[in-house]
Amino acid sequence: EVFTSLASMEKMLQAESNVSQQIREYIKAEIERLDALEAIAEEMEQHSSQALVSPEDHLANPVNSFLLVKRLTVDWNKIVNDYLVLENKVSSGCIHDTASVFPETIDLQGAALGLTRIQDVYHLDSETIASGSFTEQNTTEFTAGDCYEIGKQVYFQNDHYHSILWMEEALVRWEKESEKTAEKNVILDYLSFSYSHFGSLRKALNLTNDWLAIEPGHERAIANRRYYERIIAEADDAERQKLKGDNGAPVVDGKPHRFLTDYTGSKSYSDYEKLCRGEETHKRPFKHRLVCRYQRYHPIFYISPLKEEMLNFDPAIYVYHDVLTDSQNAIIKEVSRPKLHRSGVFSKTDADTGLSNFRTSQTAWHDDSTHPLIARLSQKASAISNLTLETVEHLQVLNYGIGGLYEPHWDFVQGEERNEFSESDRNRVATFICYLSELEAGGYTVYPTVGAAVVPRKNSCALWYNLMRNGTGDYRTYHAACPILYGYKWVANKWFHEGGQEFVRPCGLNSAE
Ligand SMILES: O=C(O)CCC(=O)C(=O)O
Ligand SMILES: [Fe+2]
Repeated sequence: EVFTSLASMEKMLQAESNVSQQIREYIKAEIERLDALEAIAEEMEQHSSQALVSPEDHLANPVNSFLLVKRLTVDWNKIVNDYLVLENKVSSGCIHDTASVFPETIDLQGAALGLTRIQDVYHLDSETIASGSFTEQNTTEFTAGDCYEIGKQVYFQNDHYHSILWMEEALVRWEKESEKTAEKNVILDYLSFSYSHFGSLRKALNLTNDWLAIEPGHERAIANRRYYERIIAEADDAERQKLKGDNGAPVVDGKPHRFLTDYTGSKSYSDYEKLCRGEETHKRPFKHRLVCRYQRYHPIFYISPLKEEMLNFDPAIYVYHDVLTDSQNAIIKEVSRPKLHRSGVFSKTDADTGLSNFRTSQTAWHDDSTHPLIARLSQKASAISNLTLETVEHLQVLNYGIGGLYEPHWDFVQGEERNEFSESDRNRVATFICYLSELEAGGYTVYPTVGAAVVPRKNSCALWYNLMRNGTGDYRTYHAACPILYGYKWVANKWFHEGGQEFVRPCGLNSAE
């Protein structure tokens, strides 16, 4: 007990003073925490109020879209950990659950992947994207931390080539930053490993030495340095041996290069990429005969003729302009927004997720009862194509994401996929695809086998036949949606089937028709 001695109560006085001091320190730390949180809230308010003036304009820029995903994943997690979790502010309900609307790690990975696709297809280096100089509208730049995050995301997808491109850019930006947004030693860690992956060991060694200059005692860095030095010394020895006549030298100075598979390295894939950039891939001797003309072959075109543009003769590909009205366009998008979910493909899906990077968009389906204007579009598609609507599919609306694309494919089904469609509907005889938006750049529909490209124009629709007249697939209709470079891309597909077209599209006299 203490009350029996005043001398021992002196300690209590001291303790009281200590406690008050601790309370003061706690308040100080708490005020600092709240000030920091206030600054974060202010920054978020400023960002969202600017972006919300026109979300479409804001998100049309892939730099902004990526940053939004990053803000709500990596940055938000950091805010939660640094300022909220310890104080139990999230679970105590001060901040409501964000999980249902916020993106997840897979979204961040997908966003980074989208940027690397834009980079590859449109031949843009990281600097051009990071500085936003690929577009005149741009007001946003990536920080070193943003570039680092992209490099890290693709690194974990084993993509060392793009990781190098982005980590290098992160380093350049880091050097210029007065307020650092990343840690140089961490960048060097990733970068050196990615270089070593390509056998660029001297480069990896130099970077590891830079890293050790910052963190001299780092054990893994020391071990890596030893390893690189040993391999380089062995290779040098082998090189000397070779000079004496032995030719078994290992390569130690490989160059980073984009990884190409048989598929992505093929001529047809490279033609797809060229067409996306607006380059020519084929000599098209009859191109000058492709015409635009007014068509009046159906009563609905008597007063307002159909504006037809021929894009290719054989296989025939047409583009029709001003098919949709602005009100139809707006309705289709409006009814689609709440229904959108990730698009699938018949094959090539990732076994784990059931989804693919082959087609990165979201889909909504509508039957004609959704809205009278949607029914009217079906009628018009039928009038234009002269095909019956008996076995036509519902309207499929697509909205693409960051660098969103649909790699080369056929719309008709083959082999086992044939079970997708019923005996009476049979295969997809024709594709009628309408463009609901115009893009600033990218997002063409291209045909790598014939060397043609449709530049999306709002309210225009393209039409082609996927099958020969005898019902076999026309492999020349191989086509793809190029990655979006800048803009929003909405399209609506109407697929006509064989069933019911026997009299309107009868067999031809030979199999080449
Ligand atoms: O969006 C495009 O340009 C083409 C889409 C496409 O080919 C498809 O959905 O099958
Ligand atoms: Fe398609």
